[in-house]
Amino acid sequence: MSHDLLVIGGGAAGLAAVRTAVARGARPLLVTDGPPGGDCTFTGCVPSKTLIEAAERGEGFDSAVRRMRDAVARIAAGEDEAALAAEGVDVLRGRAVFRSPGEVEVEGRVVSAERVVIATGSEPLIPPVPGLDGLDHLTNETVFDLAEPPRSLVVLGGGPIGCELAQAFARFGADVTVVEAGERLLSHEDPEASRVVADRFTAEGVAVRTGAAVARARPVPGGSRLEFDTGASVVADRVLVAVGRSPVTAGLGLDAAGVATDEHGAIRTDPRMATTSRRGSYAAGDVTGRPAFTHAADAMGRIAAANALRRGRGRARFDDAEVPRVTFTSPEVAQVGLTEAEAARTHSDARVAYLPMSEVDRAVTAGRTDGFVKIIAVRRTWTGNLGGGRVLGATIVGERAGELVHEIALALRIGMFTGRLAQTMHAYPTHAIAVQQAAAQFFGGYGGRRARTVRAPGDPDTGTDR
Ligand SMILES: Cc1cc2nc3c(=O)[nH]c(=O)nc-3n(C[C@H](O)[C@H](O)[C@H](O)COP(=O)(O)OP(=O)(O)OC[C@H]3O[C@@H](n4cnc5c(N)ncnc54)[C@H](O)[C@@H]3O)c2cc1C
Ligand SMILES: NC(=O)c1ccc[n+]([C@@H]2O[C@H](COP(=O)([O-])OP(=O)(O)OC[C@H]3O[C@@H](n4cnc5c(N)ncnc54)[C@H](O)[C@@H]3O)[C@@H](O)[C@H]2O)c1
Repeated sequence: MSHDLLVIGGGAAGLAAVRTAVARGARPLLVTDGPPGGDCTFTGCVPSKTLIEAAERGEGFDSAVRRMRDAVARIAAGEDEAALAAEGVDVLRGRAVFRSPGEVEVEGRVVSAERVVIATGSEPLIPPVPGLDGLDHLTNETVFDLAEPPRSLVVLGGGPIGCELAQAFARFGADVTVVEAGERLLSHEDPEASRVVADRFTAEGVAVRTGAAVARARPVPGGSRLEFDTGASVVADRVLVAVGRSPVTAGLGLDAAGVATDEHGAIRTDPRMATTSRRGSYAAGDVTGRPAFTHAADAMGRIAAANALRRGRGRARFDDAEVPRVTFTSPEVAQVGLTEAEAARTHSDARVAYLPMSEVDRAVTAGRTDGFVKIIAVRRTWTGNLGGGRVLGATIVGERAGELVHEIALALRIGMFTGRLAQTMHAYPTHAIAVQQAAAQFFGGYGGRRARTVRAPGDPDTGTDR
């Protein structure tokens, strides 16, 4: 049977691409060498969020693992080959290798493809630390297979994967140390967000070593030792490597396909998700080096398929700036649009409203007051700060921050003024009312706080917000 669209990779991006094709009346073929669902379902979001939630509730590891396997199985069943066949998607299991721009070989069988979406995802990056290869280290591909929590665990990397799993394993009783090369945990986030998470880690007994360069790794009886360039070292039963991701492009035959990659091996794409090198070839998801999140992969997959199937030039575009992100530590760290530091660089007259969770009644009643809301807004060219200024972004740290941030995502998308947020009645006492209270600071103040001009880290505090 001939197909209108060939999609390589059955993760979030590939699934979104084939489903979009079907919705448009096209016949897609999905080629994937792993089970449909990819990283998110089997070795990423689903198992990690199930473990995190179980650990937060104080469940034991055995019961958490049972719950995790059940969650993975239930979600996988909605996207497996049988489910996809029922939706009108043909699936071919096997590894795809391009032979020429219009030809892909899958386990000896050649498939012709005028229009292709490459969605081969990413894999864990293993840093070039001498001796690390000789350790039986864990990554996201193996950590969810553990039958019991290690007694002690060193997590290499204090990004989202490292922070989420460090806290979960500590709550399951492991003695956890996070080793981060940079100056702070969650280095992409607002520095105060990093401080709040580091303080909570310390309070929960998770050791945090920042600015730590591992010079060497060695096996020791019963575990592993990481030696720092300072001469200090840390020993643990297991080491979890979580220092970032590499796009999966090696062995795919991209040269034969005429598709170009950047210096990190990611496929170069324009905002329409077209590869910048080969007409008819699109890419989506982690393999593009764009924001590595399931919702972003899903959006990219939909856009790539829609544009690939259009006659002429497709118009749908992906905007990296609109991608919200949530790190599911407790407290959660949520971000959309610009951080204060980014706004200080690009819009020096922008203002920021800051509200600590200790002034939000629901956080007080819940007894969890660490965190804050920051909303950033900028004046309009002609109307200035009338209406409170246009929303540029927000950082929210706290319980349920990952839910609250979507109100700001919507505000950003439609170019909303902060006045609309402040005027929208929010039910009391919710966590979400924090957004309304913070937005009110753009109008002469609220609860004694006023929005102030944004500052880059290190800028003097002008003290205008109190
Ligand atoms: C521990 C962890 C937790 C995470 N938590 C979150 C979270 O909470 N929220 C969030 O939004 N994101 C999270 N992410 C990120 C998210 O999982 C990824 O961004 C997302 O899964 C990327 O989807 P993808 O389709 O691009 O790639 P993948 O899911 O990696 O899918 C790629 C697919 O391509 C197939 N493939 C590769 N090469 C070939 C080939 N040559 N031929 C055929 N098939 C091939 C593979 O088998 C795979 O199935 C997490 C990631 C990790 C590791
Ligand atoms: N909740 C979520 O949405 C979620 C959760 C997990 C992962 N993800 C996605 O997966 C991506 C990858 O996550 P990640 O945490 O692996 O990567 P990351 O790149 O976000 O963070 C890796 C951290 O490791 C540090 N590092 C690098 N080399 C090091 C070394 N040799 N020693 C010590 N530290 C070192 C970096 O400074 C950085 O802080 C994320 O950026 C995100 O897009 C999302």
